[in-house]
Amino acid sequence: MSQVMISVRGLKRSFGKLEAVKDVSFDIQRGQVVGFIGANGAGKTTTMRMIATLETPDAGEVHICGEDAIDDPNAVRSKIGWVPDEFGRYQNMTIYEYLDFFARAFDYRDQERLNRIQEVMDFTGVTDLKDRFIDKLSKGQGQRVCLGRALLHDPEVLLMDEPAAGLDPKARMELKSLIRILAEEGKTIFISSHILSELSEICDTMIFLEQGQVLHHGGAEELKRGAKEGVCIKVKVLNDSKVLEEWVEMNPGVRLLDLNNKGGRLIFDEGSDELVAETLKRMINEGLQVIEFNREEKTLESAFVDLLNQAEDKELLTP
Ligand SMILES: Nc1ncnc2c1ncn2[C@@H]1O[C@H](COP(=O)(O)OP(=O)(O)OP(=O)(O)O)[C@@H](O)[C@H]1O
Repeated sequence: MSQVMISVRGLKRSFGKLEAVKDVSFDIQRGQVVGFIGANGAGKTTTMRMIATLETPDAGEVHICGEDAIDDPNAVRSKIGWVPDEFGRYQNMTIYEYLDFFARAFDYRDQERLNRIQEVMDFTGVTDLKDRFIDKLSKGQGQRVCLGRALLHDPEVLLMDEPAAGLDPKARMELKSLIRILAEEGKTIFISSHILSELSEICDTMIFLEQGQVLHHGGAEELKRGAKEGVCIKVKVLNDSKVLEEWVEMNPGVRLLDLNNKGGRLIFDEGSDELVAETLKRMINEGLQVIEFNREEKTLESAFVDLLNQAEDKELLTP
């Protein structure tokens, strides 16, 4: 049975005149891995800090596993693991001492504490590093220790703010595989990033935030389908490419991008296969000497840019 683990309703937060989070609402079901995507300054960290009980909203509600984050933050804190983008790297403290400190704070005692620390060190792959000082760790090692700390009390919900930022490709792969294992265990994972491709393959669903507002909440494929520019066909012609430009001007519903002396990209506003086939056939029948057609998959990034443009056209985004 589905269960809402994170429920956010009408969340708002301003800093002076700046409305960092304008009116954000969404529900996240148990076991979902959710990508929280947005440009720098879109309001991701502010939203996540409100979910993590670190920031008080000006308006709105947050519930985690049914617990009210504003009325009962302690109940929420026991359900969440918070992985900030940068964690406090105390001096002269080893990884083991760091995890031991937090395990004691979570009231693990005696053998149970030793066992729990060992479990998270093994899981995050830092057992061999346990005597290293945490202020001397690399970005990736530090990130693993931070994840280990967040997992000590076995939270149901994991909130990770830009966990992949600054990691090399290998560390990123390792992080993704840890996230996958946690998701298979049934944890609900909410991860922010400003890099779309970083999250698309591990997330079940994505929430796009722009200027403190949710622009899209759904899967990657849904986003691509919903994008306005349905199909892009790269065309090379033998004629002078000016002929291609003139032909496009006479054909509504098709636009030309990236024109060069060999051709360009045809963008179909409505991208049904029938329309594409009919248009390409007409193009040849009307005298264009086509030497190559190449259908290009819409990338998630360009789908997102379309979404932004559509929102701006509809004036959904307020300045
Ligand atoms: N404590 C604060 N005081 C004043 N302004 C703040 C504060 N925290 C955030 N802001 C502003 O609120 C806006 C949203 O910031 P936030 O950190 O939530 O964005 P973000 O999407 O996480 O960005 P990034 O990807 O760069 O971390 C930004 O314009 C930021 O400068």
